[in-house]
Amino acid sequence: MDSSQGCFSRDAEQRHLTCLYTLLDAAREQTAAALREAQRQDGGRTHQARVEREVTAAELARRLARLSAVEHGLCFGRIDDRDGTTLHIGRIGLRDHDLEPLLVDWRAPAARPFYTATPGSPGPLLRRRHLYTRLRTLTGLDDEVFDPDAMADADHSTLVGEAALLTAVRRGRTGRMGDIVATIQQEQDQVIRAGLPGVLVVQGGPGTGKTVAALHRAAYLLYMHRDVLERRGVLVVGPNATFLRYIEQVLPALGETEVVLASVGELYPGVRAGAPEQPGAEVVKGDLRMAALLAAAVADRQRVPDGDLVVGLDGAELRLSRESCVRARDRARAQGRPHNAARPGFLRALLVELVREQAARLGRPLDAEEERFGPGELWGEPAVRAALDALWPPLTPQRLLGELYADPAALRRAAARAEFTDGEWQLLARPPGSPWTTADAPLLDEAAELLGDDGAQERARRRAAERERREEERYAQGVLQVTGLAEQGTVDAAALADRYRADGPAVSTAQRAARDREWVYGHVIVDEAQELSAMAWRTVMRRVPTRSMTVVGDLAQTGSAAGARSWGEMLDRYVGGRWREARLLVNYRTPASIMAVAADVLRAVAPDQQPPEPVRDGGDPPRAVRVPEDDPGAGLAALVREELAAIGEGRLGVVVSAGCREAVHAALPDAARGASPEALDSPAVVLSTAEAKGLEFDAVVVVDPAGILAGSPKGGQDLYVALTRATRRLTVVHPGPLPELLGRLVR
Ligand SMILES: Nc1ncnc2c1ncn2[C@@H]1O[C@H](COP(=O)(O)OP(=O)(O)OP(=O)(O)O)[C@@H](O)[C@H]1O
Repeated sequence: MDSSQGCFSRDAEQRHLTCLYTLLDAAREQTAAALREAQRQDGGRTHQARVEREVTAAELARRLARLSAVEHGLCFGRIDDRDGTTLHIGRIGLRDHDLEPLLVDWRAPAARPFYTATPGSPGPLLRRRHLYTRLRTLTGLDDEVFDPDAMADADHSTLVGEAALLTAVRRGRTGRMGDIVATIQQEQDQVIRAGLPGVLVVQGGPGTGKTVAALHRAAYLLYMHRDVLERRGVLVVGPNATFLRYIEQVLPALGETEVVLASVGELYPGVRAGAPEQPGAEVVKGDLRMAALLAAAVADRQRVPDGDLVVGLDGAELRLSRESCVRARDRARAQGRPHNAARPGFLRALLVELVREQAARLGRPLDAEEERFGPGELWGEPAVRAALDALWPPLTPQRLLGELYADPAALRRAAARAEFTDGEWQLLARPPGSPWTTADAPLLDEAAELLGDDGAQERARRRAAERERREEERYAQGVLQVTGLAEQGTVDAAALADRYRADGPAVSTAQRAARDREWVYGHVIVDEAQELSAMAWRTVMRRVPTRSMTVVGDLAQTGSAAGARSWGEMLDRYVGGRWREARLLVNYRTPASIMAVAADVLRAVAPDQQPPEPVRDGGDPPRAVRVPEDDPGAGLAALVREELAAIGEGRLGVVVSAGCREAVHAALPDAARGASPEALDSPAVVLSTAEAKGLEFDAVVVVDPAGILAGSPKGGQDLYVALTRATRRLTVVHPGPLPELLGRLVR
């Protein structure tokens, strides 16, 4: 309904909008000027002063980024109370020169009725208005007038701002998720504004807005609890890099820049794990028994010689009894410290013994000098070092795990202590130097806990950073000389070096957090959480000892055999049943006709799970197209062209079984491939069911449903995921007969 009634006519709304943009421009100009000033100062010569200047500049840059991100749709709504109060709702809050609020941030408590009023339960509202804008111009209004007298026979729809919602959900897709601040629904609002402490599980079917609500929750929590969360940051864990790319623009659009997005494969800093996994290995690697296996593998690296320890030195022989070695090892283990942290104690004990032994062999007592300096001197001998390192080597997680996978005998010993069967541990074996898979990342993290640090790694990192910094300053000094700027003295080499650094010093919370394995986040959001293995949960839980978490997922979509069958199975171990669950029941993505097909599949494979209720009627009837069994790519290029023409500017996804992937790539040489995040920019992309998880497309072509069903123990769930990616059109291409559970499709 387009209205021009009320104290704010269309013209008046446009004037208000213009006024808000003027305030926004002024705020941007002020911030930009302050930033220029901060960058102009060289920050002084001390490191401390330079860091302070960087921090100020980074904060101003973030503020400027926030102000830039709200340009589109700055103000999108207005609420009128029965007491005559009027508030405009927008992406940020703005006040005029008398500090009167002219725009209320969507996250502020005052904005809440905009998201909760329904015709049957309007609360204090007389009217809710949605404002549509293009650039800075008002293009339309949509009013819902709540009549308290008519409440008894009011429409009991639970949708909030139905017309605006339907306009939003029918929009063509761009390959990137957008924000929904203008049309958040009541059940989503409850999730977004739930309190910070504790674990909130958000369970909902495909397209119910779990991801988008979780991201709005991150923005809301940062707004309401900025003091805690700005320092500690928020971590969002997603299923893969493509998905993270798909959602990365939502938070900047919400004005938030202090969030770390990471897939499980990126949770161990410094490693980007994502290589293909050996079939079956994912389940073994995700099993909690892996913690015991790794502990056993570490203990196995703390050795004693079979007989006496003998080291040749300067033509002579140093000798230490096996008993002394056993005593030193047991004492070092008894400290209960991680392997690398306990190593110096072990080494020192052996070195002292070796010095004593040496003196005894010479038939004289140790003097004080020898007692004090002897161990250090011996440690300087390469032969001694090599002998002791072999007993208790310094280990990195990468070395421990890589060497373990490549050593079947060591694997067998460790696996036996953790009660794995031969069939299980043999799935872990692989050649040295193999790339890391996603399921390895939690194991590297576990290994890092067991190994700890003897301080040497941190010292080495600091030395490397200092070397790099000196190198940059030398280079900058050269540049200053060549350009003649050195004489003008407007900028010094240290300041110039800072500007050269590709990613700048790690001054933001997000940057520091992402680089630090032991960083403790203020809140963690796990999306597609049903896919996480028990070992991945251990890693995630380490990042958030306060257990302030939002866990978002759908048990009906679990594709990983190592994933969750119930939330309690994964969470009770950490919070002892103290997690609360919110359910999202409405599907905003998939039209009813497509959802009916997907619901048939769900009924067949997981009858205990409920499909969500689609908010959109109709849609083009989904169809099935048969192709020859021996040529699954036949006619696919023409079909994809036809579908692309039907959706215009939108995006198309081809979701394919593993068996047909090659044939589909050959048939569609121009389509992007799902494994790369850039693929989302392409009009058409070919994906596996795992890669398609969490994404959506205007048109979806599912190739080889029978192959998807048979492709894994969770094939039914995978097919359900594939069918529910479409926002407008669905075509199922089947080589051979159509599986019975898809009988509803038009052939
Ligand atoms: N209140 C809303 N207003 C407008 N669009 C919405 C709303 N809620 C959800 N959507 C849209 O519906 C689509 C599905 O949302 P989202 O991807 O968050 O669902 P999901 O529950 O995570 O789905 P899946 O389980 O399939 O990954 C997105 O395009 C999202 O923008």
